[in-house]
Amino acid sequence: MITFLNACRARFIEVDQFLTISTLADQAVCTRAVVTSAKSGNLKWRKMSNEGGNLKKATTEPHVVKEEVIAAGKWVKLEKTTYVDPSGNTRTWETAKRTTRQANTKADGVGIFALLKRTLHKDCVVMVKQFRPPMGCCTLEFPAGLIDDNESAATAALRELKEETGYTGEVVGVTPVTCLDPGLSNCTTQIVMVNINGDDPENLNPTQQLGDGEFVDVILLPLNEFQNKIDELLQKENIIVDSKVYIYAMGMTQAFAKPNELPVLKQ
Ligand SMILES: Nc1nc(=O)[nH]c2c1ncn2[C@H]1C[C@H](O)[C@@H](COP(=O)(O)OP(=O)(O)O)O1
Repeated sequence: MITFLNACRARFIEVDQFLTISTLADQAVCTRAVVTSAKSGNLKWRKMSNEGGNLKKATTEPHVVKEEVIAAGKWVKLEKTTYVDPSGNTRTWETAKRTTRQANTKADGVGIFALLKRTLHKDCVVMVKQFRPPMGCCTLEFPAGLIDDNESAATAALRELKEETGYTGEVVGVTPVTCLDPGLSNCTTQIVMVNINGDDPENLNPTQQLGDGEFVDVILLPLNEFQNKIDELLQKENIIVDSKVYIYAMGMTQAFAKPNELPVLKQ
């Protein structure tokens, strides 16, 4: 097995759905094994480490030891995170964090999947386009924003939707806390699903309530052509689409077209 693994230069490979093996540089090192009980469908984890080529149970759960602030601004800070890896080695990581995280809220922010339903119109996903300074260009995103102190994800979503798009909606679902860019930052979001009754008088002339420095364009994209319409926009304009948005669009296409095949994308 180890000889076979030595031939594999991949850092992470899966063997027979039983073993997950990583190789480091030239030396194959079994870092952990995943044992699946096909009958029960239960997933059991066994931490393994190799010492002298033999698999042994690792003694350490990976964990953070220390977090030191290297630099801090009003909104963002940079920390040096000291942690112990699964094989027991102490390492460091450069971590970006928001300074605004509330102790009593589950996620930093919300993203809003808002579906506008109107008589005699196609159902449309409500999207926003805005200049994002870190990107140096405009992005196409779901409406989004930070969760205020003592605010639920659902309340934050309805507030942000109203502010950024002018629409009033009804929450139909909230996702678990999800991470956004875990190799860089601890930022988390919950996606909130919102239905908007576009025939309701309060939604006939939606008026944004933007704060100072906020400039947001609202873009309505028909749900049944979501990916195509995004692709058209990307071709026309110098914008970057949020990965959550694009993967959702690809999922929609795949679900409707060929559920068992990955979508082939034009470059
Ligand atoms: N990283 C940030 N740098 C800033 O200079 N200002 C920032 C950052 N993140 C948020 N903000 C400011 C901008 C707004 O005035 C408030 C609230 O932002 P919110 O609308 O909730 O979230 P976004 O839509 O993601 O900006 O915070």
